[in-house]
Amino acid sequence: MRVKVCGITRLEDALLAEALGASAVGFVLAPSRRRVTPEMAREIGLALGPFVVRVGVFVDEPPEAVLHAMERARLQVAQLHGNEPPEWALEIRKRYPVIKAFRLSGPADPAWARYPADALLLDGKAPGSGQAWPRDWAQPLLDQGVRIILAGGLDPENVREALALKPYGLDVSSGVEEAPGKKSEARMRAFFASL
Ligand SMILES: O=C(O)c1ccccc1NCC(=O)[C@H](O)[C@H](O)COP(=O)(O)O
Repeated sequence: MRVKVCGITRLEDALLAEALGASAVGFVLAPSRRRVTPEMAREIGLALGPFVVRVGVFVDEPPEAVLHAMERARLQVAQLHGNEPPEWALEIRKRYPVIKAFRLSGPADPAWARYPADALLLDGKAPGSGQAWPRDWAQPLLDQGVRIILAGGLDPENVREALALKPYGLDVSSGVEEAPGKKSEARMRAFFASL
């Protein structure tokens, strides 16, 4: 299963994610307890091998700002985690693949499948808070064959329930942390062992 470990702020956590088989690591470049500068993301990303995708997480930043930060940080995929209009995603997609995140407060809207993105990430209402949601809320999008990344409250104890839905990928942050922005080696190992 493809897994993105998000909210990386420390080199050792990125290297552990890579060693455990993560497909991607995420850097939050938006107001957050896990916020990093483009320079920090760049330095950590440069230490990783070529098979780990570096994702930048943005909230309501206009395309020019996203593109500028992506270049400074040498990131490879942009994750849009706010209320970005489709036109912004189209602009960013001229240069980088886009993951569009939607925050669920009920079942997913089937119309989201038309958003111009390379994959859709379904999250809880408060990103990075460990808030889970009923996984069957993803069904209206899973039924359409769209690439769906499940996020929100995943942890070593509940990850198998998410896996059963056969998503394109999983995204985990606080469920493998000892404190915001600091991953727990034990919980990271337990998470990947549960896949
Ligand atoms: O993680 C944050 O602090 C954050 C802040 C603002 C926008 C997005 C953020 N995180 C994005 C992610 O992809 C998280 O991994 C996702 O929300 C899941 O988090 P969690 O429920 O803690 O696993």
